[in-house]
Amino acid sequence: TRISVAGVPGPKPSSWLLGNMPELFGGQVGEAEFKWQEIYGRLVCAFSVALQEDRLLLSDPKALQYIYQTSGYRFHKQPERIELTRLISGRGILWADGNDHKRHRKVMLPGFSSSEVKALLPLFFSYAAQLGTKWKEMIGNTADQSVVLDVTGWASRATLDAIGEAAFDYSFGAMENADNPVGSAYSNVFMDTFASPSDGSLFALSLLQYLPRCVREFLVDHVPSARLAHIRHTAKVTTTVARELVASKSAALLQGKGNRDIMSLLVKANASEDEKTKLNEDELFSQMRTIIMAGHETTANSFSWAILELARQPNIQSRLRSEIRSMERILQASGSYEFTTSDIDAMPYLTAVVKEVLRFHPVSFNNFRQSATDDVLPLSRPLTLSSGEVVTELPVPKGMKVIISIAAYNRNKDVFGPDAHTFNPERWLDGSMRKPEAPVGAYANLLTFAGGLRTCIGWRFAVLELQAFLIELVGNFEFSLTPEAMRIRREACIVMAPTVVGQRDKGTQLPMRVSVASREDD
Ligand code: HEM
Repeated sequence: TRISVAGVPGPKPSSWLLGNMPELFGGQVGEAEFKWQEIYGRLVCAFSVALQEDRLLLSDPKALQYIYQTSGYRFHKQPERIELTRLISGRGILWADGNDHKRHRKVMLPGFSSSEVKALLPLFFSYAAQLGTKWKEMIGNTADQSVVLDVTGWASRATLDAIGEAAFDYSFGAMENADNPVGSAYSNVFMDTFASPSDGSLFALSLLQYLPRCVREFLVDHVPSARLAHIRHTAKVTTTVARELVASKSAALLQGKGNRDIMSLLVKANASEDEKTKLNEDELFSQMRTIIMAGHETTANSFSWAILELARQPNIQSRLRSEIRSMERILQASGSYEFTTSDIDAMPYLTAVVKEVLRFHPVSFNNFRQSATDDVLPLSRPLTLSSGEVVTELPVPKGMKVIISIAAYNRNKDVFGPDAHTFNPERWLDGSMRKPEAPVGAYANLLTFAGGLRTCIGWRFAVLELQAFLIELVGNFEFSLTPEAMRIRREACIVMAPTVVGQRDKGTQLPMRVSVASREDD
């Protein structure tokens, strides 16, 4: 039987077999969502998928607050999508639902508290500085004292090493060796697996929901598939590294008392006798894989989008650099050379740029959920159904699948203003923004880190790492566009990554011209 929300406005299916899926999943991030929401209603619309089944596309703050927070776990993750999550990071926190999810979260939360994350600031600066040293060497070897380099590739190596040391006190060696096993296993894995899905793979993914879980798992793990080969290899490599790390460190960590670093928390949970906080061995390795993946691809891509926007608007880049340098001078005058989190909090323009990057380019751009029971979604704005009836609540049947568009939520003109589709850090400083009626997000009223019970556990980590990388690298380098960087696509491959139009075979890349920023004006 088809599950339907007949009457909710939305685009006509473009194909009987695939509905609107090719348009939604084949374009750049946000392309279809922004268009549909402009035409059919900015916050809620319906579209169709395989075999004409309805889906809701949501960015309504009240509905999302209900789904993420008020409903508890009544809007769980979709079964076919959960298989992809299992493939990426195993049966860890991103995969688990209900009480299992509570248990995973309880184990990990202490490692991501404000004080734990603040203590990582020197580590973030040290990896950003290592990146800067490499870039200076490359620039020094050129005749015109500038170099074109792939910002995403370099950022990914630096953030991989940073998460290795921060979470596991372990060096993946990515900065020194581009061919290190974990970095190589991750390189372009999301592009190879998820970018530009063929009609066949979209259809196959939709059919997975009709199969029993054991059959779904078997197919995802074993069906011959060129698309899945890379991600299966990545799973093997990262599980092996996780296993080796646990074998070499757990005895010492178990003896350490009171440690709140992530590796100690996980190892202790594995040894725990308490069912409410125990992780079995498979969950332990999955959790480590989740942290490695979520902890580096996301921030590396966010940093890349920041650099692209700063190169597109050199006035914003110069203003940010001026703020960084004047804070450096204040620190030097007081005899200090290291930024603290209070110094960073006292940098309004940096904060505005970071918020705007996270708003405009949310690297995790949509979430997939499904109602476990018949339910009613509250709405922020009245919705006119095709019958002409106007509703302020939307009944949804059991099993209704929704796509939460994080990208569209962050472009809500009611909240961010009429220029929500423009990159403009000024909006965070001039007091022009309104609060959403029902705040959902953990940071700056953005949905970038999702919300409610499943808010990104690493959001403080991500924001601070991004700030440190921008201070160190924008403070010291000037970034300008190359001809390729003028043709960047927001590639939709689970994590939104930059690719160059016409060079998709090269995978994710952000080729930028980089030179040492002059200090003459200081
Ligand atoms: C800009 C960077 C980041 C963005 C945009 C981001 C975004 C998100 C989003 C949207 C979710 C919800 C996913 C879902 O429910 O399906 C999530 C969950 C998660 N993130 Fe992040 N993330 C970022 C950085 C990080 C970092 C640095 C870490 C760890 C060091 C991390 C660890 C996690 C974990 C463990 C979860 C699962 C939380 C749960 O299900 O309870 N993330 N993230």
